[in-house]
Amino acid sequence: MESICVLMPIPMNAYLERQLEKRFNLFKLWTVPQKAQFIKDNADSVRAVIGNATSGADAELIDALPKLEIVASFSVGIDKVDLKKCKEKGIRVTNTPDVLTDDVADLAIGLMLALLRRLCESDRFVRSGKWKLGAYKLTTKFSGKTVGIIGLGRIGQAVATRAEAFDCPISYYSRSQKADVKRDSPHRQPIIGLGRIGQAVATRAEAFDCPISYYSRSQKADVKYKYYPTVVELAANSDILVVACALTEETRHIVNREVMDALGPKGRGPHVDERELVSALVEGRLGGAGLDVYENEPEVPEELFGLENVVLLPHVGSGTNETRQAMADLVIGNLEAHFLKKPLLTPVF
Ligand SMILES: O=CC(=O)O
Repeated sequence: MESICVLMPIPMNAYLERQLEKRFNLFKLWTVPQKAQFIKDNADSVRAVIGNATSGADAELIDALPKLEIVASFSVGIDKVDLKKCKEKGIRVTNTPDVLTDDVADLAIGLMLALLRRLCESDRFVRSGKWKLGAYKLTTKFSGKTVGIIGLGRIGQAVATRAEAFDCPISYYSRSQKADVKRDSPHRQPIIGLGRIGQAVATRAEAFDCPISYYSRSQKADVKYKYYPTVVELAANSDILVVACALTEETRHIVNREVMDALGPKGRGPHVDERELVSALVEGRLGGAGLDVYENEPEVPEELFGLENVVLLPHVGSGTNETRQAMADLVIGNLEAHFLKKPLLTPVF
């Protein structure tokens, strides 16, 4: 396969690059000074493009590469790939679902805790020496808060399982109601020989799939999540709103002004419509926001920088060594399968 030309437009991951270079003729576009000319010169040889959450394959790139057979995205989101054009031209598309679900759900819980318990602000409080002048202010409890999830797919369900361990009632919105949604985590068992706090910690750790050493008999009955047929109703009945759906034309700005107002000043959650989010936060109509994804990355609205009720992460939901390696292996596996004419491992189509 060494002769097969694969185009990577931007740097993504060193391990992925090494593995691609071992198997294919990898073109690292960012290292080339004359990019447009390079694409022109190699238009008849590039057969695969590697995408990610930042860079995909738009109509212009697809049209410029007549021999393109597959776009393999190093991400679960494929909103940067012109899917319609790929379909028209018979170009295969793959992504990296499942392997990143745990990390993204872990981070969603991390954002909720960081926001409500003001972890980042508390850290700044200690570092700045302000603690010496007095105790830090009280924050907001997370356990037991109502969590509303937009999109109960793999990631949404993983967030739900974790939030359940914090005794948060879960509700969700999706295009259609799911039949019998049940928690699918391992049986939750009471802890023997640990005190109340130890039990609470163990329950939470269990929801992150961490093995717990002490447990016994009784088993929690399956729990059904409450379904709301609109995002506004979900928001109106939630303390925290989690956006866990794919970005599509249908879901762009799904969290709009009406939804933010329904969530209200006690509500905290990630967003989609950034301009509305900034106004809602600045005007105090929304209690806070924990963000990992932005409309125009890496640009982040600067009005957010001065707000303490906001936690800002640089799109790192799947950003652990373990998961990025698993994602890279999946990209390679998909490319190999395609060029060996075997079934794709994780096809979008
Ligand atoms: O945003 C990250 C991804 O789509 O994997």
